[in-house]
Amino acid sequence: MIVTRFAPSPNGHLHLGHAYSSIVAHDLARAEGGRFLMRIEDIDGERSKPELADEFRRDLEWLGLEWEEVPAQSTRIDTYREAANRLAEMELLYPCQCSRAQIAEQAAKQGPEGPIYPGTCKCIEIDKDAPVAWRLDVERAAERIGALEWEDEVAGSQKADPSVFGDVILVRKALPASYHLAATLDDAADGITLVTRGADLFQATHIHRLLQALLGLPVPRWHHHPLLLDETGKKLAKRRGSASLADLRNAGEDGPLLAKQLRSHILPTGISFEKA
Ligand SMILES: Nc1ncnc2c1ncn2[C@@H]1O[C@H](COP(=O)(O)OP(=O)(O)OP(=O)(O)O)[C@@H](O)[C@H]1O
Ligand SMILES: N[C@@H](CCC(=O)O)C(=O)O
Ligand SMILES: [Zn+2]
Repeated sequence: MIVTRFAPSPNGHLHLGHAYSSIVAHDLARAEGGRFLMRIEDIDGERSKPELADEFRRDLEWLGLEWEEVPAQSTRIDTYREAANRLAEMELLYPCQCSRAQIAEQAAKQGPEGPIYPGTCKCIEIDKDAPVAWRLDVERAAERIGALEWEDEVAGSQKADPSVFGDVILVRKALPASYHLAATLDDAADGITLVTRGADLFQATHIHRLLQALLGLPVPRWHHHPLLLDETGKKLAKRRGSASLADLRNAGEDGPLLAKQLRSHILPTGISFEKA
């Protein structure tokens, strides 16, 4: 049975891009008589606002979606720790204390989300009194596992290229996991068979596929859908204050009608789909 999910972070209001994302995931599951889940990704306590989770539920309800909610990330901390410990025992993690500024200075290459960490800390003694992040030694991990592939319903078969982001952080300085580790573990625990999300997370899948192999997790399929852009051609984003679903809802707009339009790719003036 197909199981999909919508996994929003409660760090800002949902916008039309999220409406589209949740509808795509919902419909892909429903078309096959499958399950559609929502998982609140609130691992970043500092940036998360618990009251937004309730707002997200009202938004999805307003759109006319039905879902099953699985436990939020903040309740799964032990699983993340356990997996990080296993990777550490496999000698695949190393500590890093660099600041963003130091990384930008050291980096010679740019990745999809900014400078690629050049591995400076691999052989450095750490300062026991300062916070430490743990990075995956991607080259060593990939060597141990060998070639991997993954299947995207939209883009087709992909050869995994886990080095795209360099040695990614799996355990953050103040948090038990990074997005990559938490989301990969959660998708496995939730029995997700079709990871449905925006194309902004396409490259992340290379890492997730490697983590699945390292941790012996089941391998789902992926569906990366196109992003919605604003009038300036930038991705609609919570942090840029894109018009929120909550505002539309509170203004008495018709949720099911909006959902129907998004399904037919009819967008409000100024909003467009990113070209593949
Ligand atoms: N502009 C967009 N168009 C389509 N899907 C989007 C857009 N923005 C986010 N999504 C998707 O919504 C889902 C939940 O994302 P999440 O709440 O973590 O947002 P995010 O990407 O951090 O959002 P933002 O960039 O708006 O802060 C992800 O699958 C993401 O790809
Ligand atoms: N909450 C995740 C999205 C999770 C996913 O769909 O993999 C984010 O910050 O982008
Ligand atoms: Zn470092």
